[in-house]
Amino acid sequence: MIEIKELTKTYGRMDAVRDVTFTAEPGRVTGLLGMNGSGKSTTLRILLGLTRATGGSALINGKRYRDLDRPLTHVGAVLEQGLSHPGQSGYAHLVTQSLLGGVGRDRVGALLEYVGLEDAATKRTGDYSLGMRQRLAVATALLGEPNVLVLDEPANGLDPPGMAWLREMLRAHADNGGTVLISSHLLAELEQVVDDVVIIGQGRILASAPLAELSGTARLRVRGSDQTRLAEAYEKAGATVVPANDLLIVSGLTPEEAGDLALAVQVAVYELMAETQHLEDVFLSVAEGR
Ligand SMILES: Nc1ncnc2c1ncn2[C@@H]1O[C@H](COP(=O)(O)OP(=O)(O)OP(=O)(O)O)[C@@H](O)[C@H]1O
Repeated sequence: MIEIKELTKTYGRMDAVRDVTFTAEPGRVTGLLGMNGSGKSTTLRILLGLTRATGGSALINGKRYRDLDRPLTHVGAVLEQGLSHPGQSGYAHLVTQSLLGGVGRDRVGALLEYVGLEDAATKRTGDYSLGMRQRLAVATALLGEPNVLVLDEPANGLDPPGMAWLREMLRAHADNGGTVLISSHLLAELEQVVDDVVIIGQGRILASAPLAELSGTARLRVRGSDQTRLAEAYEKAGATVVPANDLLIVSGLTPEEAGDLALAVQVAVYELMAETQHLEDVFLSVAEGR
């Protein structure tokens, strides 16, 4: 569980983040979205004890990072810059990190396999591609079997199979009861994995809600055998109906309600489409609306 409360960080007279409050719950993947310079990295760096807050709190499993006993067993982090020594092999890097973190090195082999680096285990990390470095960073984050994962732009440099692998890994972690907080500007990618969305702009929270709630079913497009009868039935049920060519644009009904009402007035439905908003649209409308 991650709890960020009234977090503020000022640099001189500039607010990098101001009164940021949100939680990332166990069993869910929470996406932190924001444009460049909106305060995502600052929030994550404070959470991970790398930057000191000016005010407020950022807690992992109820504690500040620096108060955690063996932090690697609570939280694993993937930050923007990889932190491996270029002359070290992936295997040596993971062994070093497990020793530094006070966690057993017995998982190193299995983790290299899990992230798909078993064939590159003895290769210098300096010769790794960006995607391989990201995979190594994920393996490092998982060393202490933490229940909380924090990832800052982890999809950078990953190819499509790498992205799919990352999504599956994050989903599995959350489905096993873990907490995942991931920042990204790759909205289409994020949309496929997040349950909850936190949108940050100029250091302030602009929106925070489950993805399903934010993207909601905005409108339905319906075509039936008798549009007039259908429109009357929908309006009687409290919906707003606007005819557009051979379609009815309907707001205020679920697809199930629209189908059931059509059945009740004996109108055959030829087309019924729910228009959901993509995360990108949600993000733009929230970011521009303030
Ligand atoms: N050490 C620092 N000194 C001064 N200003 C800083 C420092 N770190 C961050 N900032 C400023 O704080 C604001 C938020 O930066 P932050 O890196 O958190 O944004 P971000 O959302 O992570 O951006 P990006 O997507 O580009 O990584 C920016 O205006 C940035 O210039």
